[in-house]
Amino acid sequence: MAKLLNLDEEYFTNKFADTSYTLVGFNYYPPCPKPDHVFGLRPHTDGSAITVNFIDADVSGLQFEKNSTWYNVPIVPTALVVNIGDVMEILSNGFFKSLMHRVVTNTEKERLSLAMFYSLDMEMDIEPVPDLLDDKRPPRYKIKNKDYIAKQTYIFATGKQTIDTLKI
Ligand SMILES: O=C(O)CCC(=O)C(=O)O
Ligand SMILES: [Fe+2]
Repeated sequence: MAKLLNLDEEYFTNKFADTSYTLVGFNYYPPCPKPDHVFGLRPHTDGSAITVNFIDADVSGLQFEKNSTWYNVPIVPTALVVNIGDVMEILSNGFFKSLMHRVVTNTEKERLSLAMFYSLDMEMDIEPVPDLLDDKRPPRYKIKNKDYIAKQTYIFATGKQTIDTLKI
């Protein structure tokens, strides 16, 4: 990803090196009699730089959005699903887009997933990489990581997208 932005190959691995913040979430989705009315997880983007998902081997449910259409993420045994989150969108000043995704429920079967959210040190500012900015490409977002995480929890509950509230 750093190479795609013409940055040093190690740029992100160095930035996330010693003090990065990683959150692990286990998701359990019980069977639901009304999948047309109830999401397992409503549409959202992740508050991470990248998320690594280990999805259920038997029950699908994860979907992502592209051009206003929802697509199923296929189950590929033992494969990890990696998606971009808001922090990478901010660092790249919008070059990479965080992925809108959701989980739908199943009438018959329960489903499990494990998500690892990789992000920056809590005390760091989340702001675009300076080398990516110039007069034509001004910074589009800025916030301290711990303020972002606090904000995200609150905003998720309101149904809005956190990244939309950070735009300069
Ligand atoms: O259950 C899944 O497959 C995805 C979970 C997810 O999107 C999340 O925990 O943010
Ligand atoms: Fe997610």
